[in-house]
Amino acid sequence: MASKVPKVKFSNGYECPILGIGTWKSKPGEVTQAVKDAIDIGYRHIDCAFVYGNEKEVGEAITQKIADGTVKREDLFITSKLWNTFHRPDLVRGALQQTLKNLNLQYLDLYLIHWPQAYKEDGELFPADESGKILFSDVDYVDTWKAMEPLVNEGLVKSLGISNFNSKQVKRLLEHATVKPVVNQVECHPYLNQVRLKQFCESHGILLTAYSPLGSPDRPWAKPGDTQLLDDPKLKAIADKIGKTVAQVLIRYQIDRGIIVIPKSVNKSRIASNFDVFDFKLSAEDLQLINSFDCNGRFVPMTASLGHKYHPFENDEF
Ligand SMILES: NC(=O)C1=CN([C@@H]2O[C@H](COP(=O)(O)OP(=O)(O)OC[C@H]3O[C@@H](n4cnc5c(N)ncnc54)[C@H](OP(=O)(O)O)[C@@H]3O)[C@@H](O)[C@H]2O)C=CC1
Ligand SMILES: CC(=O)C(C)=O
Repeated sequence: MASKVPKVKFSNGYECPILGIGTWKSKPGEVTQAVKDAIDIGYRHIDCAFVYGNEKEVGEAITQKIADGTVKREDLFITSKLWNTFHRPDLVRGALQQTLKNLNLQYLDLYLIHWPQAYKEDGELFPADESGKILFSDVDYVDTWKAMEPLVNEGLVKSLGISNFNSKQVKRLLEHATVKPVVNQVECHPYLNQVRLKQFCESHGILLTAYSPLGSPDRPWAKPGDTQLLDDPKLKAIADKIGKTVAQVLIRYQIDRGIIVIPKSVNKSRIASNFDVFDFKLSAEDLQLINSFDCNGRFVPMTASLGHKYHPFENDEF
């Protein structure tokens, strides 16, 4: 079934729907229905990750919507991510194979290194010492990438990408990569608009995907009283002026900048309203105004990895 979502083209020629659905924090008991609803509504791009612990249930939705004839596999764009405990080159293939098995797929459209920093490879997804401090591994993400490259030729993944890489890490990876990354998936919204990283990545043929585009209000470490992007009165004023919701403005903000965007929801009416963004565009003035809200405001700072030599947000400007 055709979908009205526009696609962007990667540097390797593959195309990707500019709007997808996120699945972090979508509970196993609710994500199957959410993904089926999303596909019925018209979503064709699903963002997954091994560490989200729900790939099997996402896979059930995909399998059911292919079986009932709503979509074919080739209509869908499925992303997943290599978790930090599988960076060691000899672990990469097995990690992908587990993800493919979970999702009940023969191939992924896009496989990302989830974070540049590796964790100790001992089976726990968040290996920690007695005091709760995460145990790091010093595997170099370039070596991880080199182990991912053959997966493309073998037809197990169509494209490779990265996530949470800063500009210096992108540059260093490009110096060694034979298969070029097509995407850098990073946190992106008006409080962290990533203007410089976007310009840098695009100059190297890499598109951005915006994660936490609504400010991730259900992030596990949110505290009462924390700033809520969705409640920002300046965004509300823009949304009211054009007769849209703040969430729709936040999603359109990315689409109008050519950034792929993956809002998460498990609620059918919100999944539908987040998709209802193709009958308007933000004006140049509104885009400029929203750009001015940037305050280096990060909702996903990955503090558990602070001190890791490859932590992307500690030492480099962008
Ligand atoms: N690569 C990486 O390291 C990361 C990747 N991601 C990816 O990006 C996706 C999106 O980011 P995420 O952090 O989940 O946060 P989002 O910014 O997408 O926000 C999700 C939250 O917003 C709520 N919501 C969704 N739609 C609306 C709406 N229209 N009005 C009001 N509230 C709404 C959801 O609730 P409800 O479900 O009840 O509707 C949920 O609480 C993730 O799910 C994941 O796939 C995210 C973080 C890191
Ligand atoms: C949500 C996610 O992908 C994280 C925190 O790595």
